[in-house]
Amino acid sequence: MKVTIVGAGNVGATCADVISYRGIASEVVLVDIKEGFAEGKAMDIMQCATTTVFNTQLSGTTGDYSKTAGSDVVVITSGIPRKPGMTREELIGINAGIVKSVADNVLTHSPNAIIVVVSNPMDTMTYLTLKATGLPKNRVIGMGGALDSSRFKYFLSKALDKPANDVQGMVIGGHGDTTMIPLTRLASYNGAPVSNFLSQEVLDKVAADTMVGGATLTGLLGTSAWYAPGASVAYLVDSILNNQKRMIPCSVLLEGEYGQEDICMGVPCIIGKNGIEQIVDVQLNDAEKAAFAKSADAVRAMNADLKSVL
Ligand SMILES: NC(=O)c1ccc[n+]([C@@H]2O[C@H](COP(=O)([O-])OP(=O)(O)OC[C@H]3O[C@@H](n4cnc5c(N)ncnc54)[C@H](O)[C@@H]3O)[C@@H](O)[C@H]2O)c1
Ligand SMILES: O=C(O)C[C@H](O)C(=O)O
Repeated sequence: MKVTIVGAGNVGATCADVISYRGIASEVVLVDIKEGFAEGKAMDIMQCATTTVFNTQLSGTTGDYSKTAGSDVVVITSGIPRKPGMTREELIGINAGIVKSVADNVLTHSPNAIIVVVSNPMDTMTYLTLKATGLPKNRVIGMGGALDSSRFKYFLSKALDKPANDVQGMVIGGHGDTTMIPLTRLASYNGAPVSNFLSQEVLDKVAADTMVGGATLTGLLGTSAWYAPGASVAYLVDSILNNQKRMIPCSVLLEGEYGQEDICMGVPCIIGKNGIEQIVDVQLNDAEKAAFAKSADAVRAMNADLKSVL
C-alpha cells in the first residue's frame, strides 16, 4: 500500500515516521516545495530502518508528482502553521491556494486515492478539497477529531489520575479553539461515566483545556504541535489501509446528518478501505445540538471566504 504525504514539515514528516515504524504502509512518498527538504526527511527516516526495525520504503521529492503515482491515500499537510496568538482561521488566505493546487496535482497521478486533509483551517480546507475535486464524500476526510479526542482523553486521564488508554471520549464539531465540542456526557473510564468520578467544574475545565489544546502548545512551542497531529493522521491512515473500521471523529460532508447540509465538520465516522464508510449518529442532547449548530455557523462563515478560490 502506498501513501503520499504532501508537506514534509513537522506534521508530514512525523506522520511518515509513525507510518514507517508501525509498518502501516509498504511505501511512503514525501513531497515538499522546498528544494531537497522532502528528500532529506525521507533519507533521515529511512536511516532508522535498522534501529526501529521497519521495511517501509520512503522517498522524497521536490514537487515531482509523478513519483506519487498510484497512491492509495494522500495526506495534505502543506501550508503554513499558526504562530502564538493567531487562530487557525487566519491561515486561510495562504493555505487555500496551496491546498487546492496540491489536490489537483495528486489526483492527476492517483485518481483513485482517498485524500486526508490536515492543513488549517482544516474543516474549510476539507470542504475546499471536496468542492474543487468533485470527489465523492467518502474519499475526502478531514483530520482533526482524532487529535482533539486524544487531547480530551489526555486531559481526562490527568483529572482522573488514570491511564489515558483506560479513558474513552470524543470531540466533534469544528476543529477550532471555539468550535470544538468535547462530549463530556459520553466520556467514560472503562465504561463508567466520567461524571461518576469528576465534578462538573472539573469536567468543564477538561473541556476548556481540550478546546485550546492546540493554542496552548502553539504558545509553548512557537509554532503548532506535530507529534500528536502526526500520530493522529497515521492512526486514521491505518484504519483506511488496513480496513479496521474504527470509529473516529472526522470532518466529512454533512447532508442532513446532525441537522446540517453542505458543510464539512467533525462527526463520528466508521473509517475503512473506502474511507468514510458510515456516519454514526450518537444522539446528541439539546445542549449538544445547540453547540453543534453554533459551531456549524462559525465554520460556514469561514467557508464563505472560499469564494475567490472556488
Ligand atoms: N488538522 C490538524 O489537526 C492539524 C494539526 C497540526 C497542524 N495542522 C496544520 O498542518 C499544516 C502544516 O503544519 P506543520 O507544522 O507541518 O507546518 P510546517 O511549516 O512544519 O510544514 C509545512 C510544509 O509544507 C510545505 N509546503 C508549503 N507549500 C507547499 C506546496 N505548495 N507543496 C508542497 N509543500 C508545500 C512547506 O515547505 C513546509 O515544509 C498547517 O496548516 C497546520 O496548521 C493541522
Ligand atoms: O493548533 C494548531 O494550529 C494546529 C493544529 O490544528 C492542532 O490542533 O494542533
